[in-house]
Amino acid sequence: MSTVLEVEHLTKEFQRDDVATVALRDFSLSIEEGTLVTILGRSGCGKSTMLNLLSGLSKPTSGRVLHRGSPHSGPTPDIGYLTQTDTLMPWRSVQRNVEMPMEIAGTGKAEREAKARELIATVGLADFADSYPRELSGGMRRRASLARMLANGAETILMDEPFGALDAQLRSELQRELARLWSATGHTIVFVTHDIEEALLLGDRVVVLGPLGTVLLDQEIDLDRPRDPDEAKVDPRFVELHATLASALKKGARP
Ligand SMILES: Nc1ncnc2c1ncn2[C@@H]1O[C@H](COP(=O)(O)OP(=O)(O)OP(=O)(O)O)[C@@H](O)[C@H]1O
Repeated sequence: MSTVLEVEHLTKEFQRDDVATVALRDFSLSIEEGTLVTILGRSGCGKSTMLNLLSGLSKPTSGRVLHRGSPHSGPTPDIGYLTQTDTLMPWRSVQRNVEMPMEIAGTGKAEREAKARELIATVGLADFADSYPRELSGGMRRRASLARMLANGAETILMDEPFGALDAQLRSELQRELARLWSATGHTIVFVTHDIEEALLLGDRVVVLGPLGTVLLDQEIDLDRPRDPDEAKVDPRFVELHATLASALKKGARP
């Protein structure tokens, strides 16, 4: 298995009015091709900072990120990034928003219209393809953003708590859909969450982060797929892994 992203001794410091805030300190991680890695950590431990660095959007204070063996020189279309903030174009319908990455890539009209329709149906928005972002609920906008990110065709995908604001039912549907897409495409996914159950239902590896991005635990998840939330929760191995992750998170919270 080859390494897609190699993070070497990353430190990120933010400077504001002569005050320096360290968000990540000496953080290292390897992401192997085709894996679905969930990064689990409490609020403020540096997860978004880490994804910004992995995407190439932000530059480290020290250390480096290698993407397929070469140092990152900035954002690349090979890496899709679903950030926490909504970046849909308000003047474009859902259909035209999802077509946008394909337009930029020069994909023909008929092909991009069909592909966008398919992706919109995948995220359950088929009836809202002609709606504008302002006409959608927050959860629907998240789903449209997800479809647009998938339209990019990137083989490496970074996701920052993408389902956090959704109701439990929808969240569970999209988790299942994402796991299915991942199995079908062999993409590499780095998925950030603060929810232990979500980390376990999705990941084949969970990396638990503590303050300043300290790796508290790097755990392989040997649960069968597909993982149905109701069945998984009564599986003794799921319960055991849940306790292991919860204990690692708690350890990280101690001063
Ligand atoms: N632009 C910035 N300027 C100053 N400090 C920042 C900046 N971005 C992040 N930080 C600080 O860095 C630390 C890590 O923030 P980050 O957003 O990466 O955490 P997180 O784990 O993603 O949190 P959450 O789960 O709440 O999104 C926090 O202390 C935050 O206040």
